[in-house]
Amino acid sequence: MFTRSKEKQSVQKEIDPSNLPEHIAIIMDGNGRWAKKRGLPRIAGHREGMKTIQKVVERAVELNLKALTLYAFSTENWKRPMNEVEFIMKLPSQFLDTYLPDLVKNNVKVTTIGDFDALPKYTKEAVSYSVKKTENNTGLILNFAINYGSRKEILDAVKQICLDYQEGQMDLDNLDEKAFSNYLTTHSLSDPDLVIRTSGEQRISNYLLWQIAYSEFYFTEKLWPDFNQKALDEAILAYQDRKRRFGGL
Ligand SMILES: CC(C)Oc1ccc(CN(CCC(N)=O)C(=O)c2cnn(Cc3ccccc3)c2-c2ccc3sccc3c2)cc1
Repeated sequence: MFTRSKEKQSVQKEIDPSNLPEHIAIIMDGNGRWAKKRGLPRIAGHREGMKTIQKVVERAVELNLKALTLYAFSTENWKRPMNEVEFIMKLPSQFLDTYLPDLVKNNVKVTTIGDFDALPKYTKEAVSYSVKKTENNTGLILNFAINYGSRKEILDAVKQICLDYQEGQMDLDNLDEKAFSNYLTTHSLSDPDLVIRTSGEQRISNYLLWQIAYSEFYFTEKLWPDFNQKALDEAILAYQDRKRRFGGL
């Protein structure tokens, strides 16, 4: 019977910098459940969830990832009680007041996809200010899905293609997958290499349907407020193991 040496048991597998997922898309789920488990109001879960966003962004910058797309999923996105929606709509300006200086310092570019106009005026102002302030940055692209729905995104692309075709701007022979992708709101991003969803749900929930055609999926039971830099590293290590094991082109 052999005994594994102490250091072997504690060795932490290292992330291989040469095989990083360039673009990670995260469905941040579990704030409400996290609060409920602790007998706290749901907004306490969202407040904790904000700290997780900051930790994950910091780690993405450290790892020099190209893009991080964040999607706050919850079934009752707009069917929430009024006070919760109001609280949520105040989060972006608080988040940006707190972290925008760091984001600017770290050369992060803030972008959004989805129906931005549906947000209250003060939220829209905070978001457009941060997008404007970071538009020339060349580091991590921090992309927020705001009131985003993938089927609507694809339908809007089809409608635009029909309009372009009607006006003779579009030659259908040139309409290949690349050309189609340019009509999507994610046109400036490469497809996500890794999709992470927290809180144990294994659904895509109408998120980046076209873009995730070849993505790896990583589902974790962890609730979003319990997710952290170590959990992100574990997801990346799992991605790298799969890439190594299945190799391929
Ligand atoms: C540029 C960026 C800073 O501004 C925005 C970013 C997002 C939105 C979109 N938004 C609100 C409206 C909607 N339902 O789409 C959500 O996605 C949504 C729904 N719950 N939570 C709480 C939550 C907090 C933390 C984790 C998950 C959910 C959020 C949420 C998501 C991420 C972040 S980051 C700063 C605030 C915030 C709020 C609007 C503006």
